[in-house]
Amino acid sequence: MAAPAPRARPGCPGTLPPHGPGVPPVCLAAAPRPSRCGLWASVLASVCPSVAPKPPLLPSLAELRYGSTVMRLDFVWLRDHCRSASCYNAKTKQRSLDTASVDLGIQPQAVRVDETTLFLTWPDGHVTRYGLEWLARNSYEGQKQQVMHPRILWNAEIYQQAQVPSIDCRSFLETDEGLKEFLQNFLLYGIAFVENVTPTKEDTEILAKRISIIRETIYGRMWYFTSDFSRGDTAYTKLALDRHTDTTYFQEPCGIQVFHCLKHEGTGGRTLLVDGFHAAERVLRQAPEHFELLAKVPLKHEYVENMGGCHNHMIGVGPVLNVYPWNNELYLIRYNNYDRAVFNTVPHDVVRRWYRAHRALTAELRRPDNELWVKLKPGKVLFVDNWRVLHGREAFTGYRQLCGCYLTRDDVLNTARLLGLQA
Ligand SMILES: C[N+](C)(C)CCCC[C@H](N)C(=O)O
Ligand SMILES: O=C(O)CCC(=O)C(=O)O
Ligand SMILES: [Fe+2]
Repeated sequence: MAAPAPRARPGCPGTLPPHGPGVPPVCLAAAPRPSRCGLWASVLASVCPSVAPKPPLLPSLAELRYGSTVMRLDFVWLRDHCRSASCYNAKTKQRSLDTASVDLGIQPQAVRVDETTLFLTWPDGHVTRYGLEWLARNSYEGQKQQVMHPRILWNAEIYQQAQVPSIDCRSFLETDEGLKEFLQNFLLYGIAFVENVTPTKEDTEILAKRISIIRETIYGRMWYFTSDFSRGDTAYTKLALDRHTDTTYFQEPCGIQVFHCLKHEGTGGRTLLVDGFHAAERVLRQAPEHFELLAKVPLKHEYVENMGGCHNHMIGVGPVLNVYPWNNELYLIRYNNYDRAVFNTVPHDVVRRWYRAHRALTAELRRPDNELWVKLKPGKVLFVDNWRVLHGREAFTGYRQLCGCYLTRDDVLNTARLLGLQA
């Protein structure tokens, strides 16, 4: 996944003199025109010789350096990203240009660059100006250097040392500052607490609605459970549950899980939390081939329930580790050994390698120093990023009542962005 090394292009036609500090030339690069393999022709050439590109005919991109970023900007991409009033609505950030009407062989008639801006004049006379800073941030090369979601990966010690405060319920409900602080903690660590909440299902629902839309599932909207075996799942028992993420058997696992323990008269029942991304990053550092396999091999998870009036059959497909391909950044871990279905998505020679990789990840997830144990108490509500942090529980005795819900992830992130956070 390494970036093509920026190469100097001596004598490149159309090269302009350097502009300002750190803004050397733009040039029309003599790269192959789109072929059957499109933009990937030159990449594919090394693996599929039958589609090796013909020698370059006409330049199809501009090469631009801004600061330390060398960008290769395809002309169709540049035309498509014209931010002029006739092509783009800056208010709604919606495109008005019809991309399908852009000639795929388009080239600018004139190119000019000053210290801050690139100007292109297209064959029909339309002029597009691009802020160089905007290009550096929005180009592929720029994106590769950024993370989408800033996070602090943790083990038990890192989390405890950080002394992340719980947010008071009133401040969470009544002030933007309280809500923002809560969301910032949640985005950075994948878990966050609200305290001094009235221990009822109704009050828990009010908290949930403050940051998102409740995701109704087969378990209901607000769920509420004791160890009464009312459903097919082991959650409805007193047994210990090993670390896992929930709803792995949905095509899109639930984004956030809210837990509120309303009552517990008995022993045990502590909650286990493990940062799945921290564990996965350690696998990446120790054995990148394991990480890659876990990110590539799709798996099925399944939930079959036939109990009382509940009849459900859910299947979700996806790899254990989900990463953005351009920067390898993790965004979702799907890990539930209880609900993992028959493994039949890869041939036998990959199967053993996958088990080794899965074992390496499991070993990391099970390291005692990665385990954060908390006892949920009435009044303290826990929000867990179910795309990142695994949860489990210790076996317990006595009467224990838990309520909570799932939240739609897009809407949590929406709230965070509206408060000015990067999410
Ligand atoms: C939270 N609530 C009790 C409603 C559901 C529990 C679902 C548990 C299931 N094994 C899973 O991991 O998805
Ligand atoms: O009982 C608990 O503390 C958690 C059970 C569980 O994993 C769940 O409800 O998703
Ligand atoms: Fe769970």
